[in-house]
Amino acid sequence: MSLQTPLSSISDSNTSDSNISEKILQQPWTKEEFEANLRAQHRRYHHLHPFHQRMNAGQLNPEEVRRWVLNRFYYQQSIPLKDAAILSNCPERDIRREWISRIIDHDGRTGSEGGIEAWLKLGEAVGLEREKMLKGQAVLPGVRYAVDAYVNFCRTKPWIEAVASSLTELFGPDAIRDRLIALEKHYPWIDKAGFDYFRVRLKQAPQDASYALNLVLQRCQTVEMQQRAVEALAFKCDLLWSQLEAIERGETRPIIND
Ligand SMILES: O=C(O)c1cc(C(=O)O)c2c(n1)C(=O)C(=O)c1cc(C(=O)O)[nH]c1-2
Repeated sequence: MSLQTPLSSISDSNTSDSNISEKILQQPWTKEEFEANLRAQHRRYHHLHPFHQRMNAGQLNPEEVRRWVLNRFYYQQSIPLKDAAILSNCPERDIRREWISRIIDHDGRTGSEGGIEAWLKLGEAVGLEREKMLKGQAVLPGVRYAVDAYVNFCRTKPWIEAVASSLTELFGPDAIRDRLIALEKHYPWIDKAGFDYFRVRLKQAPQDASYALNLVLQRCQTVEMQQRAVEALAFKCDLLWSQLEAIERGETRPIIND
């Protein structure tokens, strides 16, 4: 099924009578069509990026693996910030009660240290220093811009659109499963204890994705809202893609000794 009229053609249109009646007449997608349009964004997902494909084929050298882990840490650290932004924009207590668990999944609690700590362990397993990751000075500008755009999106857009942007997690588990197999097979120099992050994510992501999908399907009742949800997901796919573009290219800035 193809996507119906893109949102831009509605919002950019002038206000002639025919355009207005066209807008009024446009029926919302059925739940099934809406879900199919969301899931169709899989074709933009970052599992198709050449850098991930080379990773899965065992073709990355240790420096490239370290560059990926160090830069992706900036994404990992930013996830609780964007989830806190969603919480702060959502006036519904029931939803906040569910959503808050995402922050705890990443930030952890005493005795259950969470995803950020697990990613730091992955960093140590590939030979990165914890302090260097936490300082974040080596994060590439393209990665910083892409990830900050996600946090900013979730701060400034209606909360349901921010929820829709999290739906890349529908596609995440398959990609993470393939990556885990590839890392264990092709990168024997990495201590396997470092891969715990991915194992935990394989349990959390399907639950997160299912909750967010049902919410988006239920709350986006007009065609405009449905289209904005699909656009939010496309935006998120572009951000993940841009992140990998920057990581693949690597450091190109001049060396500044200050
Ligand atoms: O490794 C990946 O490919 C990958 C992708 C994504 C994603 O699709 O956004 C997430 C994660 N990992 C992840 O670990 C994670 O915690 C996560 C949270 C979110 C989100 O948008 O709320 N996406 C992702």
